[in-house]
Amino acid sequence: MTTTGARDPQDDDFEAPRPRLPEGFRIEGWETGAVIGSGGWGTVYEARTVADGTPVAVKVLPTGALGPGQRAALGELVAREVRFSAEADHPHLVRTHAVCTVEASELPALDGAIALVMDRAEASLKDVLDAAASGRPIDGAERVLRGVAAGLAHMHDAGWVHGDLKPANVLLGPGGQVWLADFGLATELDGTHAHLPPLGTLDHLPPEWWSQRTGTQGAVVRPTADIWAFGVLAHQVLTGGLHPFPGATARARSLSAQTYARGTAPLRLDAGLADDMRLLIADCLAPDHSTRLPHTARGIAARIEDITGSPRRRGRRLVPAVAAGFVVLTAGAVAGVALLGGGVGTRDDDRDGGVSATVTGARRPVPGEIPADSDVPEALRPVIARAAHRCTDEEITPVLLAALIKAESGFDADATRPQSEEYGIAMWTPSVFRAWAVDGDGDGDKDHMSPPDAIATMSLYVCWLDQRFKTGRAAEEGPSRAGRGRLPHQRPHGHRGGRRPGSGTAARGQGAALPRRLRAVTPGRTRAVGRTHQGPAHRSSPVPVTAAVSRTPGRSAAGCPAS
Ligand SMILES: Nc1ncnc2c1ncn2[C@@H]1O[C@H](COP(=O)(O)OP(=O)(O)OP(=O)(O)O)[C@@H](O)[C@H]1O
Repeated sequence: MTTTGARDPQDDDFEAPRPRLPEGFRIEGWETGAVIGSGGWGTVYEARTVADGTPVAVKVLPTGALGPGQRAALGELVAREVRFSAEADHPHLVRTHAVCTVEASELPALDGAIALVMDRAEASLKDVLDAAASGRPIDGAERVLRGVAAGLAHMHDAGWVHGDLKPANVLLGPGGQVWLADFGLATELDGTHAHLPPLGTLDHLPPEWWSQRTGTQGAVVRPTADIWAFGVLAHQVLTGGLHPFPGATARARSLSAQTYARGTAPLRLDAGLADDMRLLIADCLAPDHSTRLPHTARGIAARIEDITGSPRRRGRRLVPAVAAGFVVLTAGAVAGVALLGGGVGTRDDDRDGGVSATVTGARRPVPGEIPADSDVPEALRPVIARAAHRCTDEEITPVLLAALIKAESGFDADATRPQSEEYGIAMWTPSVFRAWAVDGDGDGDKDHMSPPDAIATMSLYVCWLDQRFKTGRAAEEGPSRAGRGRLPHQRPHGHRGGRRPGSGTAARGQGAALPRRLRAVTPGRTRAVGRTHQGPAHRSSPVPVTAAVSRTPGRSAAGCPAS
């Protein structure tokens, strides 16, 4: 699995302190300011043009601590970036104005570093997704997708592959501009494909990447790899950051994508996506290179223009409040509707306990969604719906979650059962909650007394239970093991920290009014599903550099001496 050398953000917990340029440091005609952020290769600074104060960003790639091989590899990446910047000029590609060499004898770690002077963005798409409410499109989602698709189409038309398309490499300018950035991995097509060094980021790599051999020239990369990455990114943009494949880590999501590509699991996109965007994303996520081939970046860009510009769609939200036709009401959900005191009324065709999802009348509730006349408090409805839609499994519906919450606390956010250590609207036992916790309201805190956090966490948990049930493990283990289908707080304890439960012994608490299908399920080893924000920005191993830098021809606002 690791033969490609692709980077897993989860692997990058440790970060050595990086040398920093002081504020006011002069690099040719620019003066650096505060640090914006760091990536695997270097650090990006705010900066301004001394002559007129124009804001720019300077990416500084230190070379000092690198061995000769590393220097050579970084040199190659910088050369690619420079060559690409020189040749490609497009409103949706970030401009590199100059490439300089840092002269700082008083800062040996940075002396000789390479500095790329670029247009300055206000944020990256990753920043926006990290701050977004999950389950709904980010502000300006359509504009962002149009810009990314147009930039990619321009690159492909010009015979380049980006090779590392991901939210961190989409920059958002001060006037709403959308720029593709980070062309270190961009490479020129030689006929139908090109070779890249074996890097890239797991979350946006196509499944075929894993079955490719990495030869001396690096891995083969084709435009269809960018199309796959665009499909993942579009799903994230339209759902506030949700990855289309389940898994709590980039590695797990990548395995899910491979399972799908092998044909052993269906593609389950977020239920809230509008149909035309859903189709487009499904096309981008066609399982292999050849089935993706018909979907060119130019074609995708045209489709997005059409979708986002068509009068039929104008004024319509990208994520409708309900997702008619995609949610199959399960037996558990039917029980949930009954528990909620709302009308069921949607059952046009009962088969084997399942219900077809035909919704015809305006007054009919959509299967799986909370009926208008139920007793679920208004304020909680969107919270519950968002939480349920985080689960890629169709059985986990808002109505099911609402029924569970009603059974647990009667929707009382302050509910407590101290004798069994159960608290809040979902009656979590705090120690168990910590092992599963999801930040449902995006406030940076995971609090079992916060209804959005407690409900989002509950969704993750029942999603996991559901998947486990479907794999048959639940049936194998049966009710004899501890837990017996109880809600999270009642599962075995004994786990601490970030590890998911699975090894505890004593079960606590009272059985809740769970749908029968959940009652016999016992947790075991974790397969976490749901929230799929990318992990922390990856910090790959120290990277290569050779100072083979040249001035960017044609585009320099001001030149730097070639080194
Ligand atoms: N031109 C720019 N203007 C403003 N911010 C930028 C600019 N270029 C990069 N950044 C920000 O600086 C930070 C570091 O960027 P950098 O490109 O070094 O790393 P990365 O893309 O996060 O990771 P890697 O390069 O390892 O793939 C990121 O937060 C990125 O959004």
